[in-house]
Amino acid sequence: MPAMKETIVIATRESRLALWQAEHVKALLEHSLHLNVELLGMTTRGDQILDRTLSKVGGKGLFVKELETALEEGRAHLAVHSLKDVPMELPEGFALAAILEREDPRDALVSNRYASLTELPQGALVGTSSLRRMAQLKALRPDLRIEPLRGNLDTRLRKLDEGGYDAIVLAAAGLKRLGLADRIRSHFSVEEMIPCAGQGALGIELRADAAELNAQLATLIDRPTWLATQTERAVSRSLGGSCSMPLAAHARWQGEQLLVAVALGHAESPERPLLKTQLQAVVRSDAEAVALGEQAAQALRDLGAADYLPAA
Ligand SMILES: NCc1[nH]cc(CCC(=O)O)c1CC(=O)O
Repeated sequence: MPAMKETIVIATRESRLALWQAEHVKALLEHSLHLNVELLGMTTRGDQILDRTLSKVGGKGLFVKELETALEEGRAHLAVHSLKDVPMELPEGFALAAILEREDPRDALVSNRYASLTELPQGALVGTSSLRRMAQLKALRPDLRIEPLRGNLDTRLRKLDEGGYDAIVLAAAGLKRLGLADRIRSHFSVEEMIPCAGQGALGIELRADAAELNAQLATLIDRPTWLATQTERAVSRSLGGSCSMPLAAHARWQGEQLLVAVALGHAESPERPLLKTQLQAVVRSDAEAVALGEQAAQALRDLGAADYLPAA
């Protein structure tokens, strides 16, 4: 008789997107690694606080902390996250075991009236709570009025449909995962609206001491996505790494070179010009990926980033 296989428990938030992502990883672990997998749904502080801009209430870490507590207490073995919601420095004792192949990293315009950014009339009202999207929208179209928009994807779409906004901006990946791609009226190119670090990628977190599971999950790593997101996350980490910053960092492959595009807006003074630049280098290792990210952060500092960053 074969020994009873241990069941691997995945802790997940209970939004439709989080559940889709957890189910996706569950299926992958069942099919590729032949594991038994169950989901443990949890409500996080980030899900409860819907009335304030996230950056004002402690940042994206709010979405992952409760899941990490479940890992710590042994109630779950893995947590699945949108990589962009994972803080740049994981707390002591946790690790990212795998990063999966990236979905579409772009931002998307959703509107019931207008097909693209250029079609939006003068002074149109656009909904987003992301400081990164606000800063880049303001740079593209200084006339737009930008209003906060929070909540999970369905809530944001409902607020648009109720007539609260002329258009909203969301990550294409989330819409596609939920079968809502038909709501996308146009995609921003990654040059005009640089995505945030990790956008479109899924990360699987575990306890750093779970060596066997870590080794199994390592086989699922998508190497091109892993290296690109190492670069992106190094930019963010190097500049202080919090989501209270309007920081964009996106790396994409051009042959064996990674091209990293970065932008930084001023959180308090949106009229200050967006700092924006790009760099590229051959990247073959984690160390080279991180070095490229740090160079991109330095390039932003050379453009005056210190003035834009919150005082230490
Ligand atoms: N901040 C919330 C969040 N976290 C991940 C996604 C979308 C999926 C992804 O980028 O992987 C979204 C929604 C959005 O930004 O529109």
